[in-house]
Amino acid sequence: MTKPVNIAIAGALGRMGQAVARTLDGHALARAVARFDRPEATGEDLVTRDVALEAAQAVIDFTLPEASVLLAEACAARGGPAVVIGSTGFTPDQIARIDVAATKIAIVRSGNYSLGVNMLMGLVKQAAAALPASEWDIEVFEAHHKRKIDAPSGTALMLGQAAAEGRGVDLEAVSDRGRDGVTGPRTEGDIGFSVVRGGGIIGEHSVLFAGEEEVLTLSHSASDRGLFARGAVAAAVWAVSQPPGHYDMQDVLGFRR
Ligand SMILES: NC(=O)C1=CN([C@@H]2O[C@H](COP(=O)(O)OP(=O)(O)OC[C@H]3O[C@@H](n4cnc5c(N)ncnc54)[C@H](OP(=O)(O)O)[C@@H]3O)[C@@H](O)[C@H]2O)C=CC1
Ligand SMILES: O=C(O)C1=N[C@H](C(=O)O)C[C@H](O)C1
Repeated sequence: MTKPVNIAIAGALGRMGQAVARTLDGHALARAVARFDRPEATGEDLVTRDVALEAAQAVIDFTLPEASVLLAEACAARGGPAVVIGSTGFTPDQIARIDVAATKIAIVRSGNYSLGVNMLMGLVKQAAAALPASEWDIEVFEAHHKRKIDAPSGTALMLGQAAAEGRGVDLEAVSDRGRDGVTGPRTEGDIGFSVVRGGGIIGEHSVLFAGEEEVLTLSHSASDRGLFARGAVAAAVWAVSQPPGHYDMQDVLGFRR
């Protein structure tokens, strides 16, 4: 019988940290060996970050962008454990720092660990490649709970990136992320983003391809955070046997082959 992979949970007191702990409870391939949160936080079973990293083969992190970068750098400096990052809202500079850390250890980072969203990315790319920008306008819509602090969501940006790749354009150059007041007509080729925040919505994402006489909508709806936690645990089990590199869930699922 294979030994379970030892996992540390960063941000253990958070919504996702708790979902990861529930997923690991009785898991066949992995087990939680340490939990930590902010240094000043208190909570049953919490240890310091260094004690957690010592005990673990992989650390699953759903915290905040800067905390995730510092964790990745700390793991790289000590040569492990592997890191699975679920936090969203990174700046390009922060992603560049993760790239550097990933030259020393395996790091998986994804804005969404669900199978469905990772499938959706391929479908969006395919549709964007097939439907010409002169006739089809792409709009990404997302809705989340009122406590979410970043927008657009990491998933919405991943879907926008998939659409941009399908069209062979740079997302940064065609993104339209804020419409208010007299905006003028839509610019051909733009990829628009719109955001809703309210209540306890777990995560809704749609990509609209709007033509003059028809609209194609590709969408995903999450109804439980356990979905993301299961994907992150699968990523951690996968990561412990990978060489250093900055991976994402497409790599874990074998969708990039
Ligand atoms: N990739 C995916 O599939 C998913 C990604 N997410 C993303 O994960 C992140 C967390 O989401 P969620 O769990 O809802 O948020 P929460 O705010 O509920 O949890 C984050 C936890 O991390 C803690 N934390 C903050 N800084 C540190 C630190 N330096 N060291 C250790 N712990 C720290 C927070 O403490 P405090 O409250 O004191 O700040 C909090 O307990 C968000 O960026 C979200 O977008 C969420 C769901 C799925
Ligand atoms: O903050 C959340 O809750 C979620 N964040 C991720 C994102 O930003 O896309 C994934 C999921 O939709 C839930």
